[in-house]
Amino acid sequence: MTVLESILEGVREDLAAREAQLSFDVVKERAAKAAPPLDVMSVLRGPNVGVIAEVKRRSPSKGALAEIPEPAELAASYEAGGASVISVLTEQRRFGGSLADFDAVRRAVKIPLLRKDFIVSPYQVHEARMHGADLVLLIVAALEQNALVSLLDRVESLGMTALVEVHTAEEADRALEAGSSVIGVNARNLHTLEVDKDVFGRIAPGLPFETIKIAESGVTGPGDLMAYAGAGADAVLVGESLVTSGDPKAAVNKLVTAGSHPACPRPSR
Ligand SMILES: O=C(O)c1ccccc1NCC(=O)[C@H](O)[C@H](O)COP(=O)(O)O
Repeated sequence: MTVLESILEGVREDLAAREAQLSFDVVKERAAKAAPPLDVMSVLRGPNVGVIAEVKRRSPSKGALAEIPEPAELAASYEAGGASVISVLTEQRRFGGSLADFDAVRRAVKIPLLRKDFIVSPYQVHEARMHGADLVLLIVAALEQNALVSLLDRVESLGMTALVEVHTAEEADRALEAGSSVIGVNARNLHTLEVDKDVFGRIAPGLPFETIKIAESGVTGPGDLMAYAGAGADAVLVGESLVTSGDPKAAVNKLVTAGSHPACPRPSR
């Protein structure tokens, strides 16, 4: 079993437990009553290379990263440092996240929030909306094409934006065929868990110029942001280096400053 398959097995078990507690009909009703989603596209189409800052406690590749007793405080630091979007990992077993973390962050910040999880069912999409998500991650490698298309439609029908994650050129083709307008290229190989920052530069130039391109994983500082920007990134998604920095506001701000520096290559849309 691959790492992804084992993560998905746990996700499906946890999902079944939540479905048994709260019916899909109730989740849909509550999602419909949530405050409307924020306009993520205009944030991501900004003039600078944006920073999506992640609340990440642990990971399959690195184990424990940071305790994060107060995710709301961490998120407020990210916002104060100039992050464009905050990503909250809600997967519990391998990443130590939760929807309670998501709620705490939602209450603490005004900028858009990404529900970062392994989405396999429409229930999770409505659940994300019910908790105030603006953006939802869909991982191509985790979904058959029909499921990808229907989950993407579901995300958009609720007014949210889908960040569609790919690892290969073939997956990028599937993301485009499904109609994705925001594509994240993840440098972390889901089989080996190794990070190859050159993957973004191999895939992003082949995407349509109007597609929003997010470089995910492996950003350790401004140099990595600049390199990803040079290969066409509109934004970078950063977890580990921020949660282990000791000063998340300053760490985000260094990246944001680099992303708005005159020497930083700009998105060409
Ligand atoms: O981080 C992992 O080990 C991991 C393993 C398997 C699937 C996904 C994984 N990470 C999710 C992410 O995409 C990252 O949290 C995100 O891109 C931030 O990466 P980093 O800045 O390198 O923490």
